[in-house]
Amino acid sequence: MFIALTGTPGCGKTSISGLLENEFGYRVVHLNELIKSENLFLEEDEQRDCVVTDIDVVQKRLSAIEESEKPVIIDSHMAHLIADVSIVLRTAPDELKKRLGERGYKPAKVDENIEAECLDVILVESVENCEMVFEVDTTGRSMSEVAGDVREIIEGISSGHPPLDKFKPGAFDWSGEIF
Ligand SMILES: Nc1ncnc2c1ncn2[C@@H]1O[C@H](COP(=O)(O)OP(=O)(O)O)[C@@H](O)[C@H]1O
Repeated sequence: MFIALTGTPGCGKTSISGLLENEFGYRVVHLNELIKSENLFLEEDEQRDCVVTDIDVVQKRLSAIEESEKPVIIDSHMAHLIADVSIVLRTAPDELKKRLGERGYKPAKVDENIEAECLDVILVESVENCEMVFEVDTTGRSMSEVAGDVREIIEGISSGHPPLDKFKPGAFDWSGEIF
């Protein structure tokens, strides 16, 4: 079973999936690394500082990864286009802006990502593509707290009792913070 750990850049996908992988032994595919190391992209978009990917090619590559009942976490902002289950990490605009600034993103790229977070872009795509969608807040929380929530969701799904109420999508409304 593929489980997407997705969200706007800077929300913590790589940090949280790394923690789950290294401390708790979960199987994780860091999709962006895989795409780059195996040249699974169509072209590099220098202006937007990213790669353009063919989702069908990526999907085919992932189908080659042995699937079993044991969940495989896919760490990527497009993981929800591939997986059946989506866990969307959410971060309030002010904190996300700070994280992306610290990462050295240019102001236009920061603004583009803040707008996407405020408009729930990844959440909406997840609801359109996935059978089950959960949201987890990372704002003002420690990485271990967030990882604990993600584990609760994954273990719940694995045992047939997903925590449907606690992480129900639609809890965040930052639409008023779009500049
Ligand atoms: N509660 C939290 N959960 C996840 N990341 C956090 C949290 N608090 C602060 N951070 C920081 O936010 C940044 C997230 O970066 P990263 O994991 O690369 O995000 P992404 O993979 O979504 O682009 C890291 O610098 C991390 O230390």
